[in-house]
Amino acid sequence: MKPTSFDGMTKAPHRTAQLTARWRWLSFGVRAEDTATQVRKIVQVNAGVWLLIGTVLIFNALFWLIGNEALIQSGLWQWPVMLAAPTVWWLNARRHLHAARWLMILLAMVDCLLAVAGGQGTASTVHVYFLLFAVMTPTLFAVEEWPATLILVVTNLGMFLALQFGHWPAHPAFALLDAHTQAMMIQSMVVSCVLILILMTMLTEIAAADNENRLIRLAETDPLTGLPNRRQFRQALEAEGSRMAREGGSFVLGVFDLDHFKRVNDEWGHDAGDQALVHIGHVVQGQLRAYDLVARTGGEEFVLLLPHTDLAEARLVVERIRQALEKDPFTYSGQARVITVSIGLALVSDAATMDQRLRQADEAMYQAKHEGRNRVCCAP
Ligand SMILES: Nc1nc2c(ncn2[C@@H]2O[C@H](COP(=O)(O)OP(=O)(O)OP(=O)(O)O)[C@@H](O)[C@H]2O)c(=O)[nH]1
Repeated sequence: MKPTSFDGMTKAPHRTAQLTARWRWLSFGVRAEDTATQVRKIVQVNAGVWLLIGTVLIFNALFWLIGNEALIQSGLWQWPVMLAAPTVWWLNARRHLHAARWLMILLAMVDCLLAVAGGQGTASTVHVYFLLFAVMTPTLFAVEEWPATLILVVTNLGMFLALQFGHWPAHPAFALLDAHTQAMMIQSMVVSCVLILILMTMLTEIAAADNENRLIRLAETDPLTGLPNRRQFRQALEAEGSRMAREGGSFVLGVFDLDHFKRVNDEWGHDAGDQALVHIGHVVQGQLRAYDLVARTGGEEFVLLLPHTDLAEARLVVERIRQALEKDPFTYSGQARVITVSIGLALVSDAATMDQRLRQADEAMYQAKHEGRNRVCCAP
């Protein structure tokens, strides 16, 4: 079996930067301090504007192709709303999020009414869009904004029912359309509503998955170094243990601790100490194979998980780490200082003894400290 790769799980990219990269055209107004739900709703409202503009443009093109006066007129009546729609982006960008949501829905409703009044009447069933708006409203507003949701859902349902049962006559030119084109118009209204609903649902799902991944990353990452934390290390250890129980072989656990780290803090300050920890994490990670794991489990204590490895191979890996640290001094405010580490290793060949071997790797690390630091010791 291919070893698990931990690559890519060790960085904690800034959330807004991540979002902006993915939703460049949908993230107007998103800020780093927003909650996951807020971000999703802002993105949805921004996407709603794109859909409104896109739908009006596509239908206008279709109406001109068909060349019917009633349809062309109803399409033209929608232009002012389409041109006003970017105001929603502007409101979001100015952080008037509540107003932006309201405007988005109201513009969509006015747009639909204009399509009805501008020539289609209820003959094309364009008023089915009011059902779509009723369904979408609860996803745009936060739970605590339920009065707005209630008002808009009831209004949109009411509009649909009123038009469905009240009937609004179409422009006389609509009757000139042959039966086939009239049927196509009705179908295209329903299909476009369903497509928009699918797109909005997918967007919601993608945003929810992004949020979930971000929360998992936060829960499993050390905020200072961006390395996996104790929780992720435990999960990887359990996974490696059960793999070994199934397939045999062995793996190696390592524990390492910075030498005389207190001096860095005392002489250069705590901030320098923090930067030193980041530096060490970076250098160590640069020496590991894709499927090895380094985690920060305590203040200045790190652990290594080296899958599919025996002690001889592990010694080579950690010796490489030790030498890399010697060659790459930590620099702070123009001063350089070599920071070394003491490393303890323990071979695990029986999954049942994993925790005991981890303790023994820790003891081996203390032995390395007692023997003079900047060295590797192996548990018997
Ligand atoms: N800057 C910073 N310092 C930390 C952090 N966690 C632990 N420390 C410091 O790490 C130092 C550990 O000191 P000691 O336990 O005496 O160990 P040491 O000086 O590294 O000496 P040996 O381990 O015996 O080589 C203390 O000064 C802690 O304040 C952290 O997150 N940031």
